[in-house]
Amino acid sequence: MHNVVFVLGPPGSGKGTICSKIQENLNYVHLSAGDLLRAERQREGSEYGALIESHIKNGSIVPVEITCSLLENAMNASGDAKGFLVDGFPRNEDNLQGWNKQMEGKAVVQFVLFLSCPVSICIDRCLNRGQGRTDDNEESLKKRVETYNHQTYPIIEHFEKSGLVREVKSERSIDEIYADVVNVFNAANKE
Ligand SMILES: Nc1ncnc2c1ncn2[C@@H]1O[C@H](COP(=O)(O)OP(=O)(O)O)[C@@H](O)[C@H]1O
Ligand SMILES: Nc1ccn([C@H]2C[C@H](O)[C@@H](COP(=O)(O)OP(=O)(O)O)O2)c(=O)n1
Ligand SMILES: [Mg+2]
Repeated sequence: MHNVVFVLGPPGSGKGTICSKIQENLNYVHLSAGDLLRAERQREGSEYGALIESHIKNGSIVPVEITCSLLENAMNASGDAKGFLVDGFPRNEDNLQGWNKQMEGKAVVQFVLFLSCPVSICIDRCLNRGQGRTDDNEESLKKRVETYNHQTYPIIEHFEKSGLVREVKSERSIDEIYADVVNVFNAANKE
């Protein structure tokens, strides 16, 4: 059974940055849904390259069958760890339903780490990210934020109802955020 922590928050809230630090220090394996989709987009012979690129540019969400299979394959290919940081998933109702269907009996969700951050700051961070992403421009970001507000935030509220959400404010220095994040993980692993 895979132990999973979902990591959610607006684009640019620092999900990838904080997950790298957790992976370095706490024996969790970081799996970014966005990174897996970008790798699949580049993979020679992939039948999904064009579809993935069109969703990424439009800030819409790739069908869950693709994303969830990439996540499951990555989990199965990984060695032993305390758990997996599933970064940027589930981002909409389709993601959530597909995960529940595909991963039932194979994974348990430990909690949801929610990095909350004002959208204006998130947008600035993305525009300055410097990774050459095709979606870090004003036009795509507008759509990504819309998708976050209308599709992803309701998923966070859904988990909130089950008491699974651990919110950490990410409009702060990385060290301050990470200190709170470590406390969240320590508390969860004591339960
Ligand atoms: N706490 C922070 N303060 C300032 N900049 C940050 C902070 N966390 C991340 N960043 C920067 O903001 C950008 C987006 O961070 P990233 O981790 O890629 O976010 P996400 O995965 O949520 O989109 C990156 O350039 C990163 O270096
Ligand atoms: N579960 C997911 C995650 C990402 N995607 C697509 C659509 C998203 O706008 C892009 C980029 O996601 P990514 O998590 O890398 O973006 P941020 O780290 O939040 O800036 O990938 C998806 O379709 N489904
Ligand atoms: Mg990211």
